[in-house]
Amino acid sequence: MIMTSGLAIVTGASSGIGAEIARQLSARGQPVLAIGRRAHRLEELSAQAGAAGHAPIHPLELDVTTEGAALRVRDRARELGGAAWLVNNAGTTRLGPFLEGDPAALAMLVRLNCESVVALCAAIVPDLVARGGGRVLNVASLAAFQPTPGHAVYGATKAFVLSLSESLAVELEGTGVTVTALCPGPVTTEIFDVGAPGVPRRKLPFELTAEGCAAYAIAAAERGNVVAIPTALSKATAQLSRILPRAALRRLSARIGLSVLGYGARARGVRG
Ligand SMILES: NC(=O)C1=CN([C@@H]2O[C@H](COP(=O)(O)OP(=O)(O)OC[C@H]3O[C@@H](n4cnc5c(N)ncnc54)[C@H](OP(=O)(O)O)[C@@H]3O)[C@@H](O)[C@H]2O)C=CC1
Ligand SMILES: CC(=O)[C@H](N)C(=O)O
Repeated sequence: MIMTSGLAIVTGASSGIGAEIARQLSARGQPVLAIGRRAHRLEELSAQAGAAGHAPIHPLELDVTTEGAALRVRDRARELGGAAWLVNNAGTTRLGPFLEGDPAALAMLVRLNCESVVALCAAIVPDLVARGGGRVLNVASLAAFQPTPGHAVYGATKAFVLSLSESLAVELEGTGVTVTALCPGPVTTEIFDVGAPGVPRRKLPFELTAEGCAAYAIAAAERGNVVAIPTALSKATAQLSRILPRAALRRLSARIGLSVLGYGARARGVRG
């Protein structure tokens, strides 16, 4: 029997998609361990859940890139009765040509978007297997399907998350634990301000809301879908990586990738 109710660990729950996943899981009766560095945001989320009579949201102020972070999460989850869901959502981006990037910031991007996901899966998945089932929801991106000149490290980290998730999904078959890689296109959140401060960007008509993205993600994880791509437009975009020759794909991505995210031509900073 697959047990999918019970505590949900959600990283990056202080804003955007993670905050919405935490809210929606709590609203449907699942307690949440909500993780992020901005404690006040997590406290607000927790207070809102309490006021609404939803399942508790337990804040945990934590930088998931720090040494021992995954074990702290595991220990806190065990104190709260044990995890049934692990949502690896914390992540960010860095816009700009690779050679103009701060090497330390780019290394930190890998640490956050990739290494913390590995550490948390390694720490938590054994507990899910031991309890006979659970859900792992790793937030990748549509950026996982092609090279992303102009935000090269970001795309590479998301390709990593997609690959890791698909491999884990196969390795965990028969354990009751499913693994889902969520691959959204643009979603209206703070990520664009954080990852590209000062770079002008226009909001796009086809952007998903964090609410819509979270609802889609929860349903996909519940069904045990391994690769979950919201919206028909995003599914079609992901298909391009299968049909186009690699050379054409990377050229197309260099030419229009950042415009598709709402940035102007000047933001590309790469030759198309
Ligand atoms: N928005 C979009 O268009 C898309 C986003 N994604 C992915 O969705 C995920 C969520 O992003 P989104 O909601 O958009 O962006 P936000 O910037 O709104 O949220 C990012 C979250 O990650 C948390 N976070 C960042 N660094 C750390 C850290 N070191 N330790 C713990 N938590 C951290 C932030 O919390 P705090 O600062 O408090 O630590 C915040 O809660 C990311 O993995 C992103 O790559 C994928 C496709 C599209
Ligand atoms: C911020 C994102 O992940 C966006 N979906 C992208 O494709 O780069």
